[in-house]
Amino acid sequence: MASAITTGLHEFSFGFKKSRRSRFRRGGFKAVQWLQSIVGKLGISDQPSEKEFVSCLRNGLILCNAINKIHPGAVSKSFNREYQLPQAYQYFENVRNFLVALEQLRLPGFEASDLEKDNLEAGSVSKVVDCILGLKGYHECKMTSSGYKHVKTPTFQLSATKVLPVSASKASRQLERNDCADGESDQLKVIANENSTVNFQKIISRFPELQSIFKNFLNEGTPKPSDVKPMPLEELPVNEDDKCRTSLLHTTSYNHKRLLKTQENELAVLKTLFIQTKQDFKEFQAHQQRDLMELGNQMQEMSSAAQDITKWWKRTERNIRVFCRVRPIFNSEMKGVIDYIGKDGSLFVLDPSKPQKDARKTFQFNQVFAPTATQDDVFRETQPLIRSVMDGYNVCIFAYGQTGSGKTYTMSGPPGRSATEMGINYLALNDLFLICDKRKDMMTYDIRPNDIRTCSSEDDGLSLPDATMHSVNSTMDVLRLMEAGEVNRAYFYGARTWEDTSGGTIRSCLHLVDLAGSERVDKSEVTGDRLKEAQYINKSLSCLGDVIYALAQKNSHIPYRNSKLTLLLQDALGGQAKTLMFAHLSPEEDSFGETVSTLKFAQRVSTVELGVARAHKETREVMHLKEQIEHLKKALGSGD
Ligand SMILES: Nc1ncnc2c1ncn2[C@@H]1O[C@H](COP(=O)(O)OP(=O)(O)OP(=O)(O)O)[C@@H](O)[C@H]1O
Repeated sequence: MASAITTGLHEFSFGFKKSRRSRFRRGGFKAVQWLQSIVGKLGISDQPSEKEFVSCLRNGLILCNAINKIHPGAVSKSFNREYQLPQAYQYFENVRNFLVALEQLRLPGFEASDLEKDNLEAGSVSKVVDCILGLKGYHECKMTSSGYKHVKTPTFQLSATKVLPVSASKASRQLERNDCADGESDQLKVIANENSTVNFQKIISRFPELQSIFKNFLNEGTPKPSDVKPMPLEELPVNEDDKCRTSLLHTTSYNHKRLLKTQENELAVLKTLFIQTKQDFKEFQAHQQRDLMELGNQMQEMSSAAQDITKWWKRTERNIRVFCRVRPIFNSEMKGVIDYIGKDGSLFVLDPSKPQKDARKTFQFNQVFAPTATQDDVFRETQPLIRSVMDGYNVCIFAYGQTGSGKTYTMSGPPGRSATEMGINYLALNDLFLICDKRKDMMTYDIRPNDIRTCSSEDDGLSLPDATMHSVNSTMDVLRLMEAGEVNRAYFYGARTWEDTSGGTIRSCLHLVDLAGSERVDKSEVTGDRLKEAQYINKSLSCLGDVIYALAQKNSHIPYRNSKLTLLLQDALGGQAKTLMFAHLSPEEDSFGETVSTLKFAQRVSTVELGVARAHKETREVMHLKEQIEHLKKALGSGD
């Protein structure tokens, strides 16, 4: 690599030297020839080497001699031939005098050091050659211009000294370098031979760059000699090539100007755009910051709302949910006791026996439905709970309240009900059948309602003499069974769902309970069997109250076995079921006592904490093990 670079440098240096020598041959020989014609033999060959050429000029004598020949007195000082001064100093003095004279004649010069041999390699000899050729041009111009001789301090002399030597030498070298076959170098000679300023200007006109120099010079304000009137440059004849060159230059210049203008315009547009974009960006940033702030606030609000909901949900998840429903007043002359119903589940009632300021009693439930609430409004709030049956949760919904408060209306609907008056029983079962239908490709459901009505006598254990079990396929089947059950004073529906999913089962129950009126027996005014039944129901509800109380107190013993009702509801109340109680109110003032009693009971129910609801799912393995245990039990029993 290194050797390759060295070779490359060597070749470059060699090439450089070669071109320098050939350049010297073209100009240097001419300079030698001219100097010999002025000062006589130089003591070197006609075609010397650069070294020989510089050596013969180093003492400055030849140069001073030559300049004095063409411009007498240019170097005023007599050359010191006496060698009184050290030789090197004399040489330097001569060269310096020559260079000063050149400067006075406004001819191009060189540095004294350019004549030292050490600087030859740096190409210093070319400056010396240029200088001599300039002097030659000046001499030739002086000799050929007749008018020139008589002009002492003329512009033209100045112009000639300033322009001609530079341009002519440049031109001559350029022409020589180009080895012009078309005789352009001869044209240069014309400058010297034709003794004409006009001809010189013609030559000048061939080089556009010289024209501008010449023009600049003329514009410097130096007075023109009256006898020399240079022809305006524009009028000088030019050949076709030059025309093309000039026109090309003009076109290029024009295009550049146009491009520059366009770019300037584009730059201005870009600047405006940049400022606009910057402004837009700032606005966007500010806007975004505002949005972010807003979003942050909203997020905070949402997060605290979510926390509240979670707290509420956790609380209600664990507690029995209580919904309250107030039926309309049928007797318009009767006063109502309901003072206020809040969307948050708050309810205020007024005691008609007390003065206004002491009359108000307040209660809080999960939800309170006003007399204007429709069956659909009630169902929509209940639906999510009902649907959890399909996921394996046991769900119990029971309606509580005094006679005529609307329990049956909520659970079943009014007698002869229209489609919009259907109660929760119908709507819930209808919803479950719809889900079954949707999932029929994935699961098989078996829904079996138990139509249970309470027996009129107290029984031990859990025997339900009037209970029957039917398999149903549609809502209508269930409704028919319900109609049959409605003849009974109190009834209990259990909808059991079985689900088959890849061998596993989900088993859950939906209890829909329409309890008997909660009012005291003495107020129900029934006799005979109905009285017995009422007493029994009353006892059942009383047992329910005891159970609820024990649960609310977190007692270790819960008296479920005190009634069939509480025994049946054991799972729903103390187990892992989801339970909802509908507390029904008759709003008339003569029912105020029962209303407060119902509200107090409902309030207590709402404080009962249930166990965490669990879905009843059994895998195929668990089912298999259970079957085996049952089998073993039987086998052991038969073995006795
Ligand atoms: N929200 C309601 N909107 C319109 N009418 C209602 C509403 N609630 C109840 N009713 C009507 O009030 C009357 C009594 O209602 P319902 O029979 O449902 O009471 P109940 O509590 O079931 O009584 P019982 O304990 O005797 O069975 C019925 O005529 C019923 O249609």
